[in-house]
Amino acid sequence: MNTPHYIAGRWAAGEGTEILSVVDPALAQPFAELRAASTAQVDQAVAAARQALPAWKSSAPAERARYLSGFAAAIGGRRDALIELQMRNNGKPRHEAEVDIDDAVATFAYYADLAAGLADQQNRPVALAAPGFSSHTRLEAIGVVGLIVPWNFPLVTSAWKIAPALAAGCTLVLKPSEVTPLIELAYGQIADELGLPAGVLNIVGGKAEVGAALSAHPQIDKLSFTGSNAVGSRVMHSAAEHCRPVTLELGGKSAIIVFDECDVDQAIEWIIAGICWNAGQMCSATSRLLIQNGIADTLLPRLADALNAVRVGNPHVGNPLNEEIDMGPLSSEAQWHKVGDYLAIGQQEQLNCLAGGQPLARQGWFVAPTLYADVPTDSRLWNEEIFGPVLCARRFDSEAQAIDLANDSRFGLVATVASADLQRAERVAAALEVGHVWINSVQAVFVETSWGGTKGSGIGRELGPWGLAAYQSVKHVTRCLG
Ligand SMILES: NC(=O)c1ccc[n+]([C@@H]2O[C@H](COP(=O)([O-])OP(=O)(O)OC[C@H]3O[C@@H](n4cnc5c(N)ncnc54)[C@H](O)[C@@H]3O)[C@@H](O)[C@H]2O)c1
Ligand SMILES: C[N+](C)(C)CC=O
Repeated sequence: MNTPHYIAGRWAAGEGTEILSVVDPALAQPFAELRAASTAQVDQAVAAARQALPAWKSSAPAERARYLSGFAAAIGGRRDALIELQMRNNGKPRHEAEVDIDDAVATFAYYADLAAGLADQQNRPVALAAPGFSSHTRLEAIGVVGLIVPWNFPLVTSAWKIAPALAAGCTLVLKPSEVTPLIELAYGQIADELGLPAGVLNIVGGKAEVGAALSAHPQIDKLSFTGSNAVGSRVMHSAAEHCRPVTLELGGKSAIIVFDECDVDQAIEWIIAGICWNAGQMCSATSRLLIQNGIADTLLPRLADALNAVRVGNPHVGNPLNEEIDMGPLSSEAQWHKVGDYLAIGQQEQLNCLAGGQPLARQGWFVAPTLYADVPTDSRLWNEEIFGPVLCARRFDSEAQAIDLANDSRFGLVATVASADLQRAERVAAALEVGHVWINSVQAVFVETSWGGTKGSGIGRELGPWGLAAYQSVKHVTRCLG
C-alpha cells in the first residue's frame, strides 16, 4: 500500500519515519506494510480541513444528508471486501465482521436522516419570560474535528464519529489505529467516489506521534477520542492547552449481574457474549460476573463447561472452518502479551481458575476463554481492564450488595442485569453508575440510543441525537423588540 493517507482529496505516500506492519493475528504473520504520515502531513490534513470548512459548514443539510446516504450505500457495496479484511486483520469471526458492517451502514443512514431534519431545527424561537425580546437558536458546526480511534472495532468506532461530524457540518481529520491502518481507508475511497469536496474528510495513519500531533494541533476545534485511559488522558491534556472540547470514549470493567430467578442457560448465553465477543476486546466487556448465591453453584460449573466448549479458531478466509468458529485470536501480539501477563498474575494470586487460564499453544495469538471464581475485590484482575476473554466472578447475597459491588469501580461504561423479575431489573438498572444497561440481553447497540460512560469511562456521548450534538455549537440570537 503505497499511498495510504487521504489529504485534501488526494491519496498520498507516507512521509513519516515509522513503518506500520499489518498483521494477520491468526497466523501471526504480516500481510502488508505502510509508511506512517509525518507531522507535516498532519499539518496539511488539518489545513485542508480548515480550508474546506466554510463551504461545508454552510452547505444545505439536505446535501450533507445525500452524501451520508451515499456512504451508507457504498459501505454496503464493499461488504464482502470489508468483512474479509476485518477477519484477516482483526481476527474476527465472519458473523462478527458482518455485524460491524451492518452497524457502520446503519450509523451513516441514521445521521443522513438527522442531517435531513436539521434545516427545520435551525432558527427555532425560544420562549422568553421577559417581554420585549425575541430569541432563536442556531445549531452550528463546531469546526474542524480531530478523530482518533482504536483497533478493536475500526469500522464502527470511526463511523460513530465521521457520520455525525459530517452531518453537523464539521470537516475532519481521522487517525486510525496503527494495528488496523487499512480498514478505514474505505472511507477515503468512498469520499472519492461520491465526490465529497476535497478536504472535508482526511485520513492520516500512524502511531502515537501522529495522534499526538493531531491532538496538539492549534487549528483543531474539537477532539473526539476512543481508546485507552492512559492515552485519553494525554489527549485531554493537549485539549486543555487550547481550552477546547473533547469527547472521550475510554475503557471499562463492566459488571453482569445474575439474580437467582434467572434462567441458567439464558444467563450463560449473555455472559459468554459479554466476554467472548471480539475475544473480549471490547470496551464494554462485562468482565466482572456477579452471581447471586442461590444460583451460583449451579451456574458456575455449567458456565465453565460452556466456556471450554467455545470454538476458538482461525477466522481466516482461506480456512474452510472459518464459518464454524465462535471466537478468533486476539488482534495483536501486544494484546496477547498483555492478556498473558494478567493470566500469570491470576496464577500468582492463586485465583480459583474454572476454565482456560492459558494462552493457547498454537500458531497465532490465541487465548482460551478464562473463568476465575470468587475473585477477591482487591485483585488486579477484578479491578483492571484486561481486554481479553477473561471473566472474574464473585457471589453476592442481596440486591443492594450487587449494586455496591457493580458500582465499586473507577470505570462506569455499561452493565448487564439478568433477572426474571423485571421490576427488580429496572430498579438495579436505575442504580448502576454507567452509561448503558442491558436487561436480559446480549450487548445489542442501536444507533438511536446513546453510547458513552460515566466516571473513568469517558466524557460525552456518541450515537443518537447526543452524538450529533457533540459536533454542534449552540448559538442564540436575541433581539430587542423595542
Ligand atoms: N468507550 C468506548 O467506546 C471504547 C471503544 C473501543 C475501545 N475503547 C478502549 O480502547 C482501548 C483499546 O484500544 P487501543 O489499544 O487502540 O487504545 P490506545 O489508547 O492505545 O490507542 C487509541 C488510538 O490513540 C492513538 N494514540 C496513541 N498514543 C497517542 C498519543 N500520545 N496521542 C494521541 N493519540 C495516540 C493510537 O495510535 C490509536 O489510534 C481500551 O482501553 C478500550 O476500552 C473504548
Ligand atoms: C464501542 N463499541 C461497542 C463499538 C466497541 C467497544 O469496544
